[in-house]
Amino acid sequence: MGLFPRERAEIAPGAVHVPDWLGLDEQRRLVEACREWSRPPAGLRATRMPNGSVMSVRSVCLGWHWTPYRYSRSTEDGSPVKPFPDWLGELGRRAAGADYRPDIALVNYYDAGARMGMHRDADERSPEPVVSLSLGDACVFRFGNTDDRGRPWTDVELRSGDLFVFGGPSRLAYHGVTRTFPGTGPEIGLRGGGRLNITLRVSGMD
Ligand SMILES: O=C(O)CCC(=O)C(=O)O
Ligand SMILES: [Fe+2]
Repeated sequence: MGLFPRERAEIAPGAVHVPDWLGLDEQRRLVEACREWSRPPAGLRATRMPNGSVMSVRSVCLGWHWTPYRYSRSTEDGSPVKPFPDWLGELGRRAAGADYRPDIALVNYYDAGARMGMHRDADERSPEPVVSLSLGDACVFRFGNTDDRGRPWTDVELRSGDLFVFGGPSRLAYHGVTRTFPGTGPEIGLRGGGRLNITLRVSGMD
């Protein structure tokens, strides 16, 4: 933490940034879990977009596997998606309230050059919020509007341990990661550096 404490802020209606929400030990536990989830089968891989390009972020899914633009129970190579663990649901309830029942986790790994373009999380069939946890290097998280990829937007610096929840009128807002700040993460076992982001979501499917 720096000289000036960072404060909880409502970035848009229904979108809240909570700095330093996770303690260092919790961050380490999550990094270790991400390492396990990253292993094949159904491990970390780069997602290929319909236009043939490959995302710079590498990701692994729990519960439901996301490929643009739908969810399924198996990965591109036919491996069953890893289960969504109960303890992660508990963490989600701590973030978003006692009734929250996430059944999807998307884990994204950003190396120094990775970015994520402006998009909406619109493939879930539930209006329940998205819970986002950040680990490792800080980044610029661009939180936009629900109409299009352009302005207005707010750039928020997300650091290791920060929570960001977007729901309600902001559930379908465009957002993205314009850059990371290599080498800024704390000692939480993220070997080789980089940034991890975990989003929890409710699929609305069974
Ligand atoms: O990395 C982040 O902070 C955002 C990730 C994201 O928007 C997503 O996984 O859909
Ligand atoms: Fe997203």
